[in-house]
Amino acid sequence: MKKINIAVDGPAAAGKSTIARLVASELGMVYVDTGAMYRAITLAHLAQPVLDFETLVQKINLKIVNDNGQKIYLNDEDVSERIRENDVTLNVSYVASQKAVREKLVGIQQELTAAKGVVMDGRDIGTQVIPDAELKVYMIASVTERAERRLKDNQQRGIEANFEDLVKDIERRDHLDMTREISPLVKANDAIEIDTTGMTIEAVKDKIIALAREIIDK
Ligand SMILES: Nc1ncnc2c1ncn2[C@@H]1O[C@H](COP(=O)(O)OP(=O)(O)O)[C@@H](O)[C@H]1O
Ligand SMILES: Nc1ccn([C@@H]2O[C@H](COP(=O)(O)OP(=O)(O)O)[C@@H](O)[C@H]2O)c(=O)n1
Repeated sequence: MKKINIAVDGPAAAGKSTIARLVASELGMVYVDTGAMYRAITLAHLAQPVLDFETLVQKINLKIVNDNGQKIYLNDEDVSERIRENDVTLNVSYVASQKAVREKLVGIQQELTAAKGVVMDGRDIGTQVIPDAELKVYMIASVTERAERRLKDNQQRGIEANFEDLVKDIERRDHLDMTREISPLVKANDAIEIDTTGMTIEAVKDKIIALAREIIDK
């Protein structure tokens, strides 16, 4: 069986992590959520805002444990839940636009994908991190559907949220991510776009599994 990498990119709350985790589990691959890494560095920045980003990324210790899902540790503390809170979400696109931050994380992500067998989701995976990925998916959905999905997510996590603020945050973050200077969010030329608006999780997962199997079984 051929060993492949799958890159999943797209705007905020399109369902990338949910689908990438399920696809990895079904295909016996490793799942990596790169957004969590940018969120963890944002948390470190909020704790020490005076540090320049180059110093900050040298000082911190980031550990990712992948085991059907992902846990992320910042200086040995499990921050997997903490990084979903609003203060991190509000600042993450700014932190992710910093050169020192991107260089550090893209390096880690390329090490993780070097041996293949990884489903990785983010914003620049198909364009920068694994441009030679065997399968690239660009996942989108309407802003209102994405805000509704994130509202449910946040309610389940006990994070305060309302629909209007979520629409605004998603639009603001998408704009920042798509217009930043370094590695902006853009669909790779060879990515397959899937509009998940109105689709069930199962249907999106099955579609990607079918695309992956075509490549694996070739
Ligand atoms: N068709 C669908 N595809 C993906 N996620 C969906 C779908 N329908 C509902 N959801 C829900 O939407 C949310 C998407 O969040 P997430 O996977 O974190 O998105 P992203 O990683 O793109 O930010 C999850 O709570 C998921 O259960
Ligand atoms: N590969 C990546 C992944 C995330 N990011 C940044 O990290 C932020 C959070 O990513 P995420 O995947 O957790 O975002 P959600 O859509 O899940 O809220 C994004 O808005 C981007 O600013 C990035 O720049 N590059």
